[in-house]
Amino acid sequence: MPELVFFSGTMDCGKSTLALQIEHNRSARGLQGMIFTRDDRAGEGKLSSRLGLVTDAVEVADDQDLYAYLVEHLSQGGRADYVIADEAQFLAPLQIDQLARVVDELDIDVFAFGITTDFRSKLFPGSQRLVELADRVEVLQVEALCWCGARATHNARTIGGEMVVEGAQVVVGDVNQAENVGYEVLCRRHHRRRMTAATARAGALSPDVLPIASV
Ligand SMILES: Nc1ncnc2c1ncn2[C@@H]1O[C@H](COP(=O)(O)OP(=O)(O)O)[C@@H](O)[C@H]1O
Ligand SMILES: Cc1cn([C@H]2C[C@H](O)[C@@H](COP(=O)(O)O)O2)c(=O)[nH]c1=O
Repeated sequence: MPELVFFSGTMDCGKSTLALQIEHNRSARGLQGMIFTRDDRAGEGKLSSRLGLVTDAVEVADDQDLYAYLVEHLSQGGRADYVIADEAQFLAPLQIDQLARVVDELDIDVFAFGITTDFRSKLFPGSQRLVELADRVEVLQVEALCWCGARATHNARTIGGEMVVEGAQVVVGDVNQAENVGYEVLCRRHHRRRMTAATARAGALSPDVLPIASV
């Protein structure tokens, strides 16, 4: 039975790597996939992983109908044995409905990959719709870690290492970007306390918290 599967997690937990592995294993067996993405850091029409692998993909536009695109592709003699949608948090809810329709009416598996919540720990509309519609939501096995060693469950946006809680929902970027706008994955406790690795380090070094030697 074909399925709509949502592989979700924080940033930097291996979602795109898994998407590329699924693509590799299936194409190695002669299957042909349709790969969608949107706003990948590597540029337009790319699905890339931090491990260095990259593949071409269809860049999804704002009001593109993904079901109609697949139907058109198939009716022109193209093949699509499965669909991969990376950066699925950036898709519109309607486009997630179209992916569900691909599963139900075209009998094609759809594997969607994306972060669930934004830097304010609010659901992306596309991810919300995926949680509502997916046959399965899978959490990735490899844990991304907070600086404290706990499992990272939240995404923080940082400027110069300082966490910010206001701004546009979508700002394409990467982890380990200390100087400019960047991202850092944190456990809930440290996300709530707005404590990034840099602020924790600064706190530890602050004279206020150093033991005072008695004279
Ligand atoms: N130099 C490295 N050596 C080994 N693994 C790495 C290296 N750089 C990144 N990774 C792995 O790649 C993961 C990020 O993969 P990626 O697919 O880009 O994540 P996502 O799509 O979830 O943001 C990291 O969690 C880590 O496990
Ligand atoms: C938290 C958060 C992230 N983004 C952007 C930053 C990246 O371009 C992608 C996530 O990509 P990854 O492959 O999962 O690392 O999303 C954003 O626009 N807004 C946010 O709040």
